[in-house]
Amino acid sequence: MTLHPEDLRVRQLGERRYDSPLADLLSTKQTSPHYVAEGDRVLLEDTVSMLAGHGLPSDQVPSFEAAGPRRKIYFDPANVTAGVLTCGGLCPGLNNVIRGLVQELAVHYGVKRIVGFRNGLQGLTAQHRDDTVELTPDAVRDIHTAGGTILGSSRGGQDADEMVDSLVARGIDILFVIGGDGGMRAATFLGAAIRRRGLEISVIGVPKTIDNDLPFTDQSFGFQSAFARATDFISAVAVEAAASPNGVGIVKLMGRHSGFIASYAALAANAADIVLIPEIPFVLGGAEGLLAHVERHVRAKGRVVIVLAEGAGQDLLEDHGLATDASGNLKLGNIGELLKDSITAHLTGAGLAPTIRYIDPSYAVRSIAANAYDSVYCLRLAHAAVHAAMAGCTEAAVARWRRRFVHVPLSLMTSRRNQVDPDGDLWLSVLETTCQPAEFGPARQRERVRAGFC
Ligand SMILES: Nc1ncnc2c1ncn2[C@@H]1O[C@H](COP(=O)(O)OP(=O)(O)O)[C@@H](O)[C@H]1O
Ligand SMILES: O=P(O)(O)OC[C@H]1O[C@](O)(COP(=O)(O)O)[C@@H](O)[C@@H]1O
Ligand SMILES: [Mg+2]
Repeated sequence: MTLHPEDLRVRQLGERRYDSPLADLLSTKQTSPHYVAEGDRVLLEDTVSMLAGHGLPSDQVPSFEAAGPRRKIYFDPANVTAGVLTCGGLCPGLNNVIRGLVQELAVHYGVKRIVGFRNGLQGLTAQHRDDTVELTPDAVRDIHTAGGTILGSSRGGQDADEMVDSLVARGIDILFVIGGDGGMRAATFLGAAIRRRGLEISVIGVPKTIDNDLPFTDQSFGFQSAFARATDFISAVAVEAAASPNGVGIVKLMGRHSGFIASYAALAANAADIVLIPEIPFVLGGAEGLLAHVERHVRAKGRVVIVLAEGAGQDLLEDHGLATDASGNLKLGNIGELLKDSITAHLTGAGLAPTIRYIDPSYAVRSIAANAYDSVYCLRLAHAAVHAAMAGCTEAAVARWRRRFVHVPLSLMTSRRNQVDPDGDLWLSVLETTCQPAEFGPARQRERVRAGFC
């Protein structure tokens, strides 16, 4: 995937004519290992060979606009009305982001009117646009200690023009969309509809998802909290499997198309013998298949622990890929149940009747409050989002990229899916830790499309 400078350029609503209330804080700021000055840029790539591969002068290689406060801003804070919504699946840290946005807008920029739209994009329909939550620093003071979102969320599509009508009707100048890939796509269409109508409304995305499937962000907020919680279930199942004859522990974790939660939780628990993720197809039967490996493992060690991303092995299920949810996301078949049944039948047939311990924590990994790391991350993303919006950036998301905070055009945020790279160092760590074979079944020619920036 080749990216050109225009792909990385963030749209600006207009000239920045107002002094920022934060200007004093910025007077001595310059780029350092710990700060990227206004106007400086953050490199897309970070190895010598990748940079050299462009054959371009260093100031022309692909780079992101740095996030952070600007000395001059586009919006007059006294006249700004901001809107906030959360959409898609729950994710630890949603309330932290809401709180961070409100505090930064109100306390530092002096914005007086902040409107919370309820239940995701549904809140922007004509029917629901007046049923809003008034967001003040007092109203959000304690919300970050709880999981979920005080604004509610939803799946399912709405008409972009109807949503723009709602923004106009409510006098919204800035809309913060806290969402996953679907939410970023919706924000992209919303931004485009606003542009077509010549309106000066900034749309800023704050990327969230426990699946970590969004590109151009080191990790999405909530992911760390979710995989930390998932780790507990792996540890539990490992204890159970170890204490049972021919113990088979299986944990099925969320991860529709990306196996990051399964991979990271397996590494954190350091107790898994096999990790199965959507990115790496596997076969059940045959000498190189999963079942034969499970049998060998149980014979050698007396037990086996399998961590499974819910989206793994979907091709093994009948009718896979046929149904979608209201947002157009694939509805998954239950690979956990298939594995449980196949392993039971196979081991019983091999004279190793197993004791199966199967846990599907499902929503339990995402409905929790953010951990300390994610809490900091959410707050800093919220600050970056407010600075971007007040400066007049639009159709952009804020993200952390190679440890720096940057602005990513929404179109880029939705241009691809972040997945575990079978040739990357994360998966190598999983293989080193589990000692499982690189593939179950005949080696296949993997698409190299996934190798890239994430
Ligand atoms: N291509 C799209 N165009 C417009 N809206 C979309 C699109 N994809 C998703 N959405 C909307 O974005 C919202 C969030 O999407 P969803 O996939 O449910 O969650 P997430 O944002 O967590 O990925 C939903 O209301 C959905 O209808
Ligand atoms: O919330 P639902 O509709 O049950 O969907 C569950 C899905 O949501 C997720 O938790 C997160 O998905 P999103 O990032 O798209 O919201 C997935 O891991 C899981 O497959
Ligand atoms: Mg999604």
